[in-house]
Amino acid sequence: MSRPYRSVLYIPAANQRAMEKARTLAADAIIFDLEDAVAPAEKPGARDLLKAALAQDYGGRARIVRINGFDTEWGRDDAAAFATGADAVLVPKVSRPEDLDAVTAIVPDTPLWAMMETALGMLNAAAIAAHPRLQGMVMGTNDLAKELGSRNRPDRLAMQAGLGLCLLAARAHGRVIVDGVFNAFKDAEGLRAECEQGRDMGFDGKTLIHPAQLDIANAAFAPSEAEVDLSRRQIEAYEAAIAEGKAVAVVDGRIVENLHVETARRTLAKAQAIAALAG
Ligand SMILES: CC(C)(COP(=O)(O)OP(=O)(O)OC[C@H]1O[C@@H](n2cnc3c(N)ncnc32)[C@H](O)[C@@H]1OP(=O)(O)O)[C@@H](O)C(=O)NCCC(=O)NCCSC(=O)C[C@H](O)C(=O)O
Ligand SMILES: [Mg+2]
Repeated sequence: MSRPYRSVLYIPAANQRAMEKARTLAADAIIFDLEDAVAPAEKPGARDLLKAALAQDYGGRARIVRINGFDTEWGRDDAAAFATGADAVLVPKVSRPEDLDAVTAIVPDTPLWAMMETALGMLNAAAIAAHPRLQGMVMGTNDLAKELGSRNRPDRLAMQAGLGLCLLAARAHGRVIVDGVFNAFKDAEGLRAECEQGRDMGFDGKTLIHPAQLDIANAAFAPSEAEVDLSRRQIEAYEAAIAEGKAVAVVDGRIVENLHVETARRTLAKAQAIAALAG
């Protein structure tokens, strides 16, 4: 991963004040939303506001534009308006790779991201992840729950199959993947628990809906000091073992082999990327 995506904040593109505010918020990435967070009457105006916002400096934050679907009256115009000027275009409700082909025809150069939020999208996750223009995937757990008719539980039982399929697909094809939103934006403990669940599953970060959620996601998806320290010690111990002609080291009572060293190096690289973003 060349840049961190611990916290990916949605901002309605009709909300000029929030877009301005985001230039100083501690988000690794921003999704400027033209889709569900913008009322139909506001869609054309939101496009203009977003154009002006993207001319501003967002520092190191990745700027992702979520367009409307091509089955709506706004989708194609959104794609044409943001074919350049953003770091990525996020396509809603991607159910098959052909949904991305349609956008590619209008957005030939900017990387694409896919909202993974339909039942068919879950079943086609591998083919979607393999699309050559795809850079990242975003779980849309609200729409998925709506399609499944499932109930929300703290352990996200109903989401597990879809989350797992999309993670497998993203990792198999080297794509970024971020978890869905936690709707109860005043419930810090609930958010922390869900961030930790997503992190432990392997997600790169979490999509968020309110600035109050940023610190929790940033902390949950960053390597802790203990993890950084352990990674350094694992690398040192493994290099010492190799120098002695051994292939296995032991650190804190656990074996360290070449694969663990790869993970340790990735942890250090992630910590460095986060530090670079902050500095
Ligand atoms: C949820 C909200 C409607 C709450 O808004 P509000 O009541 O105005 O919040 P606050 O008064 O607490 O706001 C405090 C200040 O923070 C700014 N703010 C609020 N939200 C954001 C934001 N997202 N980004 C940047 N800044 C934000 C306010 O402007 C206040 O600033 P100030 O005036 O200076 O004090 C609101 O948070 C909101 O609209 N959130 C985003 C909702 C959204 O984007 N929804 C769509 C994405 S989720 C989705 O679609 C999921 C997916 O597709 C799926 O299927 O799961
Ligand atoms: Mg959705």
